[in-house]
Amino acid sequence: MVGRSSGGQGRLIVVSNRVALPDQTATGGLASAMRAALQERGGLWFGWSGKVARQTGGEVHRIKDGIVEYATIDLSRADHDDFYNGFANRTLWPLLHYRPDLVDYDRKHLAGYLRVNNLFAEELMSLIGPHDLVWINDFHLIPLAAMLRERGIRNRIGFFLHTPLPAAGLLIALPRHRELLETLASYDLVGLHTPRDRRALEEYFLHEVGATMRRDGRLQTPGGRMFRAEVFPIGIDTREVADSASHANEHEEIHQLRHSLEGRALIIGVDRLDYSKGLPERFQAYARLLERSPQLHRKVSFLQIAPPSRGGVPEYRQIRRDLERSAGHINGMYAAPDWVPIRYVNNSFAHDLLSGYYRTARVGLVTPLRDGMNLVAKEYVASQDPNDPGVLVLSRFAGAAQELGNDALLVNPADTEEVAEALGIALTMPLPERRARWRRMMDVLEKQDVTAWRNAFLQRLAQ
Ligand SMILES: O=P(O)(O)OC[C@H]1O[C@H](O[C@H]2O[C@H](CO)[C@@H](O)[C@H](O)[C@H]2O)[C@H](O)[C@@H](O)[C@@H]1O
Ligand SMILES: O=c1ccn([C@@H]2O[C@H](COP(=O)(O)OP(=O)(O)O)[C@@H](O)[C@H]2O)c(=O)[nH]1
Repeated sequence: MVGRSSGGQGRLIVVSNRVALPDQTATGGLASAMRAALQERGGLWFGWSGKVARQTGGEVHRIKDGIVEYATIDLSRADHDDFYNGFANRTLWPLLHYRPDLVDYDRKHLAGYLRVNNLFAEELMSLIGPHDLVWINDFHLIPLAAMLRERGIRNRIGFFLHTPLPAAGLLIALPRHRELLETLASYDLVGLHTPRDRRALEEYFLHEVGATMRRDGRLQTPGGRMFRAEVFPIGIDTREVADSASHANEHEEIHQLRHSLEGRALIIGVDRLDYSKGLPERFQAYARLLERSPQLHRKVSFLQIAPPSRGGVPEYRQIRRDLERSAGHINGMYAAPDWVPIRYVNNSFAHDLLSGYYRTARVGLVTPLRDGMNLVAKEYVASQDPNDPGVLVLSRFAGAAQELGNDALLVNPADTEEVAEALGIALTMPLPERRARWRRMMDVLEKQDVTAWRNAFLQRLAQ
């Protein structure tokens, strides 16, 4: 049996829909962070294999890589459509990102979501030893602890929500919201990125579920379940990112990028191609910068890396078409025979290359409309050359803005005029100011790195 602890100190079992297997690029913040956490402490990572097969479950694929063990299962086409493309990415994701207009109400998708969570519970049960700590991640798996409890699992189980959590007034737009969200009480600890997210959870439980707040800070439901909701802002492996960026010169690709710039200042954006990332608005803001600053023509270049994401969901295919049109339009308007204003790239890159790209850029442009945390903002800062750091332009609606605050240039991503203005300021910021801002942000990132995040969550869970 995989993962049974031999007694005494149990091991860490991480569960998430997305698993980054040893040979894969971890595109997406959850997979990046979990990989870093497991590589430090070891344990078992259970989740979806990333493959669509004839049936869900069946064989559990097992791989061992050093101290990390992977156990993954396939999803059938129907389950993948209803659970991942359906309820997770067309119902929960838009609602959690403040887009009720995009929420899909198909009950077939909800049934698929519950079916796959049941299946995860069934497979996972036999992997959990008596002393193991179980850490379930994200909105794909909200009811999983309740389903494990129904099967007699008494271990301590934690949940971390990697997305924002909107206020109760919006959460009630979720189909059968109470049935689903109340299952969060089956966890011992629920972690969120920001105080705003925690307040939203408390408000929902107090006003919609009829829970009470106990003096020890735990929420108690009318049924008697008690759990704790706390803030743990996720970090990156700051030292590793900084170290990798300082070796950027070793990569031919970094030389090629630098050479191609011919002395122009680089603005960089790196995002999954997701409507929550504010990419059309970002392109418009850059166009506005070019419109109002003719002196920047041929002096600046904007590289947007945007690996396609969730292509089975119509809204994601639409945003891809919109961006192709927008990039083409802006380039058509401003390009010269020897200058392309936007370099729009639909590939994904490994972390060591990304850190070199970040270091090359004078400005990191991170403008999601809503984002749980946004690790790219942190990676951009950690990758900078301390002697000549770049400037981060950051959406005030990313969780990262809570920690990096005014040392980034905070903007409203929907206000293209404000973003264009911030870009102008960033491109001309004097070196002493760039250094001072960077140092303060780096202090935060060094203190609150992924290890501190993981330790804080697990220590609290184990208490
Ligand atoms: O697994 P995918 O459907 O390909 O999507 C990738 C991940 O996107 C989301 O990431 C979130 O987690 C990050 C780390 O906490 C956070 O910085 C970011 O703001 C979030 O968007 C999603 O929540 C994950 O489940 C996905 O794996
Ligand atoms: O080509 C790419 C694009 C992104 N990422 C990584 O994907 C993660 C994105 O996380 P973030 O929290 O910014 O957003 P998410 O995609 O999880 O919503 C970061 O660690 C990026 O370095 C990557 O490895 N290669």
